[in-house]
Amino acid sequence: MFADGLLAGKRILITGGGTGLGAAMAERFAGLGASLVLCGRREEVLRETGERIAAATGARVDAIRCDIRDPADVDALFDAAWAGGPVDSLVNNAGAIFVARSEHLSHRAFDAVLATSLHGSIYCTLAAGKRWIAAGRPGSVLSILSTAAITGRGFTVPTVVSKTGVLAMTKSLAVEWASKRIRLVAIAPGTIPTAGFMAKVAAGREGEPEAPGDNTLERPGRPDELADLATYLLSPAADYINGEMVVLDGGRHLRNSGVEDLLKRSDAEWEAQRARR
Ligand SMILES: CCC/C=C/C(=O)SCCNC(=O)CCNC(=O)[C@H](O)C(C)(C)COP(=O)([O-])OP(=O)([O-])OC[C@H]1O[C@@H](n2cnc3c(N)ncnc32)[C@H](O)[C@@H]1OP(=O)([O-])[O-]
Ligand SMILES: NC(=O)C1=CN([C@@H]2O[C@H](COP(=O)(O)OP(=O)(O)OC[C@H]3O[C@@H](n4cnc5c(N)ncnc54)[C@H](OP(=O)(O)O)[C@@H]3O)[C@@H](O)[C@H]2O)C=CC1
Repeated sequence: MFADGLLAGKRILITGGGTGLGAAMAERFAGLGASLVLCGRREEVLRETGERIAAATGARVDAIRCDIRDPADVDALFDAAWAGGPVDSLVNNAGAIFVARSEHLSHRAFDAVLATSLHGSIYCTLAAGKRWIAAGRPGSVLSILSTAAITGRGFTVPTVVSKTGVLAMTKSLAVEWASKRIRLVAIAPGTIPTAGFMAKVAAGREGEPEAPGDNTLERPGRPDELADLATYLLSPAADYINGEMVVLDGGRHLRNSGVEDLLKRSDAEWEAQRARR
């Protein structure tokens, strides 16, 4: 689909790059010639993914453990990443979610999600932007958000607040940093049944993660489809796209926000889910 070597010479840092959508983007970028920095909290997972992609593509893949909730950890990540050559693009992919009734959330539950999905994405974006501006280099930031940033979504409020906040950051910095040649874009996926999605979002829910009729195309999305869009948005072909969030959901958000089954749940069903945690 893309020209060989489209991303040759580019160095791309992907948060949460060891699993799911992050790993799918990593594989695609490396196959098109990019060198990678993958980060996450689990060193073993990162190493395995990094080695697999390096063996398959011949790309340089640096796997660096980092908890993006910790600004000192983020600074150390970016220092280590830059030591291997300047980073050209950041992908804010790491995120956190759980499905729960909001009136049952403690402040610590809210903080657990915001710390990763909102604060962590901001720390990484600032760490990249400061370095690009100091070096007079261009850069691009791609954030993996959600259609919930458009529709809102009950029962996952901390995640939705985070995604909406990162969308606001994307639009705002797209304007503020345009003169520095830094571009910010986002993708809003619908349902893509990764292992993380199945464990955190689909667990305990009836039926398929995306049932026929949930979206206009009657199937869930695939990680490779997200990787294709991410490649386009980070490539020179998308140089004129700035501050935009592109939806990849088979038209689902035009039909529903994805919580119709949860609205029908009984107290007993919610209690059963809480007990399973
Ligand atoms: C919207 C778009 C679609 C998006 C899809 C995806 O993102 S797919 C990708 C999905 N991938 C991922 O999400 C991967 C990353 N996810 C993670 O690392 C974790 O799931 C986490 C950080 C979100 C929670 O970590 P953890 O469970 O280790 O949490 P902790 O032990 O640190 O506790 C902190 C506080 O949270 C509370 N609490 C926890 N669960 C629940 C609950 N179900 N109910 C209520 N509360 C809950 C817990 O009780 C505690 O409060 P307390 O009792 O002290 O007052
Ligand atoms: N799959 C889907 O349908 C949808 C996904 N998304 C978004 O796509 C992104 C990827 O999700 P997906 O691939 O499905 O699920 P995963 O659970 O596989 O992805 C989450 C990744 O983030 C990493 N991560 C979590 N917390 C931290 C942290 N504090 N510091 C560093 N890394 C962290 C995890 O690694 P580790 O645990 O080792 O730290 C993991 O690699 C998320 O932002 C998600 O919200 C949005 C809409 C739909």
